[in-house]
Amino acid sequence: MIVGDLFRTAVVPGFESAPDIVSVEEERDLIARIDASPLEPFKFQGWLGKRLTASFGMRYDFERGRIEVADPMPDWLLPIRDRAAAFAGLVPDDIVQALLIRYDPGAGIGWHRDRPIYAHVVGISLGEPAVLRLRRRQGTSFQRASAPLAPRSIYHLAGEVRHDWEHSIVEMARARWSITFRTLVRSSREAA
Ligand SMILES: O=C(O)CCC(=O)C(=O)O
Ligand SMILES: [Fe+2]
Repeated sequence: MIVGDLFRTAVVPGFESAPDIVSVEEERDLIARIDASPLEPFKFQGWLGKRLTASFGMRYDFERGRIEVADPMPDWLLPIRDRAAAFAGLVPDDIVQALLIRYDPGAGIGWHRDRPIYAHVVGISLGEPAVLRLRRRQGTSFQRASAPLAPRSIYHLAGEVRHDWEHSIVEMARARWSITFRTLVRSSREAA
């Protein structure tokens, strides 16, 4: 059985992370780039989330429940995408989406699994340290684990942790930024 809590790094199959995928200077630059991007409050069923997002490549419209073509990734993101692909063992061109998020103080993200049209999920954390909470239903309760998301670190969700587990991030007292890269599952890739 997997035991996890705030003080222990998750050991859920399919989860991998690594520190210092970007330098302190790059982090500062990326945060400024994200802040200068066309961020909008996350919308879901008429509800405005506290986190601000911008999607490139493709975007998932949660209100319409469908994937749409978005503006191409800006040039400044491409080297970061390539680094994320190398970390996760992916082909850079298979990364069809970059999602920029700014979590202002008091913002987090509730329990969810990413949309099933996506395959691999690779995230870079900037700013305030956070904890990625993980849970999986087991009978009437949940099996739980957690992983620290240090600033400038990268994580990859694939396989079991991606498909069987939900994840969430607790509201933070200070701002955090993230860049999430995603590939599409084969059937969606053929349809696109
Ligand atoms: O901010 C993060 O690192 C996670 C974002 C996330 O889980 C999502 O957008 O699906
Ligand atoms: Fe997610």
